[in-house]
Amino acid sequence: MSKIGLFFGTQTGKTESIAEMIRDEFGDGEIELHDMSQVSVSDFDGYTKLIIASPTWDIGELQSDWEGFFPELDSMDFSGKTVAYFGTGDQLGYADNFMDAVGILEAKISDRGGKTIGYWPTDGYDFSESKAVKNGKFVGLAIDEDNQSELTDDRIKVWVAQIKKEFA
Ligand SMILES: Cc1cc2nc3c(=O)[nH]c(=O)nc-3n(C[C@H](O)[C@H](O)[C@H](O)COP(=O)(O)O)c2cc1C
Repeated sequence: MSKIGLFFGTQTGKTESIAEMIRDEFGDGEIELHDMSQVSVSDFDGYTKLIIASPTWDIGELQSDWEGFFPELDSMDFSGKTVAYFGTGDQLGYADNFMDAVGILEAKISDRGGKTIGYWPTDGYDFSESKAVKNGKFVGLAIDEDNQSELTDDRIKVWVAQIKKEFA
């Protein structure tokens, strides 16, 4: 099977830990991790399957490495690529902006031709608004290490099984 490029940004390490858990759950060395603090456009070449990940910072904003990279996305072509998303956020502390960064990235990348997979139900979360919700679902996996870390393992297991099927 072709490799999957997982591109994550992180400020305090939580999204990086989740990225490692997802890679390990996926198994078989299929997922290659890329930290956005060290990524250039050409690192995306050669992947037809991507996982894109960002925490939300500063009330509804992208993580800073993604923020810096964001203008590059306008010159990139994601057609023919299948893309899953996940993010980490704090649904109680930032209930009006939970997971916004994932919504911002998904909107841009699907606009540039990427096919989104890995939609995730909003059941079991408690928030008011999120740019990551489209047609009643999150556009990717929502992880909340600040309030619901006890649910993280199960969420990862279920989501990874789902995207394995959807990538295939
Ligand atoms: C100043 C500050 C602003 C934040 N803003 C948001 C936000 O708007 N939406 C959200 O869902 N989470 C927000 N968070 C929570 C972080 O996204 C969350 O802790 C995340 O897991 C951090 O991931 P990282 O360790 O990979 O950087 C914020 C946290 C802080 C401290």
